[in-house]
Amino acid sequence: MTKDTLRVAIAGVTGRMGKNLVLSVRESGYALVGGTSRAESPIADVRIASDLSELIADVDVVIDFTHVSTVARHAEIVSEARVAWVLGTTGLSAIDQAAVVVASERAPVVQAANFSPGVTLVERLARQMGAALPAETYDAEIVEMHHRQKVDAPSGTALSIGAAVAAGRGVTLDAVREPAREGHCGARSTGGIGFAALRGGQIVGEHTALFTSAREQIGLTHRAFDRRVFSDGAVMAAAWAAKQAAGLYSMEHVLGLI
Ligand SMILES: NC(=O)C1=CN([C@@H]2O[C@H](COP(=O)(O)OP(=O)(O)OC[C@H]3O[C@@H](n4cnc5c(N)ncnc54)[C@H](OP(=O)(O)O)[C@@H]3O)[C@@H](O)[C@H]2O)C=CC1
Ligand SMILES: O=C(O)C1=N[C@H](C(=O)O)C[C@H](O)C1
Repeated sequence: MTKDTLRVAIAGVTGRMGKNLVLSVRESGYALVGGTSRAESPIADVRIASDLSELIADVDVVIDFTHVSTVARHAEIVSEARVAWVLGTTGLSAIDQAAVVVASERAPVVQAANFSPGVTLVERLARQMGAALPAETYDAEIVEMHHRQKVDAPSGTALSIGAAVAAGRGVTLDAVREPAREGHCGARSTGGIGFAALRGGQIVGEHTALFTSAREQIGLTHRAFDRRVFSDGAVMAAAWAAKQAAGLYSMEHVLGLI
């Protein structure tokens, strides 16, 4: 696939990520065929479609940063057309996630809660720290901070980091996730993994995994300063995905880490 031939659609092109994706796709030299929006909000020189099905015949890859309500429909469209799908939307239900898995049987799908190379590395380190720091001694908590408009909590990245810590400890996150704390909620469990979500202003995205014992604390922090770190990562994933067979892939595959 050469730069001239990779044809890209952006689902959610009017959003915070969508606008950054337009810049990343254009800077990379790939062809931006169009994007989806519920409104007719014009973006300079971008063809707007109200449904992804209107663009799918003309593209090699869909980059999708929208809203959970679109996931099942987009899964059907990319699967039917066997077109590569780079999915960054977070807050998916188990049913949405099952639709993604079904789509990946017919189309290459790269799914990541965070397309920055730095967070991909943080997830690997979190897995190693989970394995190295005994759950009986080190309480794991993930703290995340985002802009005031974010609609899902904890962030997809926080959940991925939590899942990585759990994997390092040989358990699933579902088995050890601490319930949200409010009121007279009781003491934390030993081995539990807790989450705290802060919202305010225009924070792009900050995540810290904290491992705290009675004697010390170790923190692993990532701060995103600019959404281009996500959109450039997603465009890299798009170029990679368009060359793959059907399957469900992560940013670790794209970066050649697995
Ligand atoms: N994986 C990653 O690296 C990252 C993931 N994200 C995730 O990407 C998603 C989008 O984030 P962001 O760009 O900040 O969000 P915005 O709210 O700024 O944009 C959402 C986009 O989705 C479209 N959309 C379609 N259907 C809906 C709907 N029912 N409700 C709301 N919007 C809809 C909107 O278009 P319109 O209103 O014109 O129809 C808009 O273009 C989120 O899930 C976020 O968590 C964000 C950053 C990085
Ligand atoms: O909504 C956002 O902004 C972000 N969402 C992703 C998430 O939920 O982890 C990634 C990033 O932190 C920004």
